[in-house]
Amino acid sequence: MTSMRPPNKTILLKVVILGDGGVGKSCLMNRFVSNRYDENSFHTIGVEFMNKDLEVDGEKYTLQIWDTAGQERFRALRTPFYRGSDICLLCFALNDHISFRALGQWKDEFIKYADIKNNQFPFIAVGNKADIAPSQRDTTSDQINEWCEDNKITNYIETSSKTATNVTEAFSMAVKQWKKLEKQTERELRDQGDTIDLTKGVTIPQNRLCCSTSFGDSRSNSPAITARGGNQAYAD
Ligand SMILES: Nc1nc2c(ncn2[C@@H]2O[C@H](COP(=O)(O)OP(=O)(O)OP(=O)(O)O)[C@@H](O)[C@H]2O)c(=O)[nH]1
Repeated sequence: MTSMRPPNKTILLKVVILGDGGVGKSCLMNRFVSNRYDENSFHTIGVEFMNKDLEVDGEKYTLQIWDTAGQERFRALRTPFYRGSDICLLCFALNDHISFRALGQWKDEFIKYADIKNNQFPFIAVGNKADIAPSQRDTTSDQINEWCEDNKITNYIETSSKTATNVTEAFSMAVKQWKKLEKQTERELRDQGDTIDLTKGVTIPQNRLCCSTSFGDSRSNSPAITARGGNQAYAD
């Protein structure tokens, strides 16, 4: 299938990482973006984001990764940032069964505040802290498979930020799933004869223009968010 996207463009994807406090979301982001691991990582307050370039199947992406606070008391600070997401990583820790049981609530919270259609969104389930001893695992493969099946989640990966295992793979997997669903949507639009060719210029009538604030301006003053990324998005 021919892509409608202009060639050689870097695709910007917003990735949100959700899960209970302490499952390792910040460590996952830091390992992926900076290849660093902090054994004494502090609880996140609100949200933080970092950018990271990644190439998947010959296509260039800039992932804008949003690490959210898992503690319940920060709910109101994190949920406004779900909108506009392209991918959601639902994380739990393999030695914390309560965090596994909470995955459904995280998914529901995301669907509610991101305002997306459940069956068309790239959710990835991530079991973190895969480096722990087998005796410390308190969630079985059967339980994980069953939950993923019930929730129509086709992608599950076990990661360890501590040992840097499967961290890049988790994000690559997410991008592949996003791409798969995007192709599906393009196909459906084409079948409906409702296709917009992004390689062609679009003229917006003057009366359709409205005021907008750039992303950095509108959000970086919020005490709840810290921008730590510096990579460019949408490079030519
Ligand atoms: N063994 C092991 N421990 C990990 C791993 N990742 C994180 N941890 C530990 O878990 C702690 C919590 O990790 P964080 O990344 O801060 O957890 P979080 O999910 O961001 O927590 P909140 O910010 O409260 O939502 C870290 O301080 C590490 O000690 C991992 O892959 N393996």
